[in-house]
Amino acid sequence: MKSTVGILLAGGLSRRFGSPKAFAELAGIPFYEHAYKALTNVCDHVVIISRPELITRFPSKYDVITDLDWIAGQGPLAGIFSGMNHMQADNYLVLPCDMPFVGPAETAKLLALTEDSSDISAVWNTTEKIPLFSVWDICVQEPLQKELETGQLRVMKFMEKVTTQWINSSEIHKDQLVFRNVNQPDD
Ligand SMILES: Nc1nc2c(ncn2[C@@H]2O[C@H](COP(=O)(O)OP(=O)(O)OP(=O)(O)O)[C@@H](O)[C@H]2O)c(=O)[nH]1
Repeated sequence: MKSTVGILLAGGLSRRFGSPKAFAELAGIPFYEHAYKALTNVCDHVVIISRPELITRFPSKYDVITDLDWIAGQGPLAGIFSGMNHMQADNYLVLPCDMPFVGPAETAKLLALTEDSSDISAVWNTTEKIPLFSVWDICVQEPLQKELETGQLRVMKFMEKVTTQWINSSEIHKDQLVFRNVNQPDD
């Protein structure tokens, strides 16, 4: 049985949203808690990767870290690599804090659909690719480090360089609204 660590991305600046998205609420529950719940059922451990000024806002029961110094604040790839570096696992289930409608059933489905032969398995729907709701095999840690060392920070560009499996979102949930990404307060 493979070990899976959940990487909860919560280190963005939330410029478009106007306040840290991790602590925005849906049905009275902070976004990060929705994401944590979606990950914790299917992962052996979950790590939250956030910003230095935010980490004290998370309850102490959570494992909260910041990006590694040399890539701090450099985007989601930096957060994913920092999470991989924090804890060894066979693969990593990545979920951003701004997809609060994704629940445990969806993360379980994504893991079940992940092919062993792929380096990254991510979700797409008819209008867009959703690279951050994805499973990353430990084998990408080294190429990802090299990528970050060159200053290449774009997630999609990295995904094109490795073997990426694209899973149709309708195989995970029929309602596309589940995959909504909250960027603005009125999203
Ligand atoms: N750990 C970490 N996470 C990040 C970083 N940048 C973005 N994220 C996370 O990646 C996900 C997608 O981020 P975006 O929506 O593209 O960026 P954002 O900073 O949250 O929002 P904007 O400032 O409006 O672009 C969110 O869960 C962010 O919290 C970073 O530098 N480090």
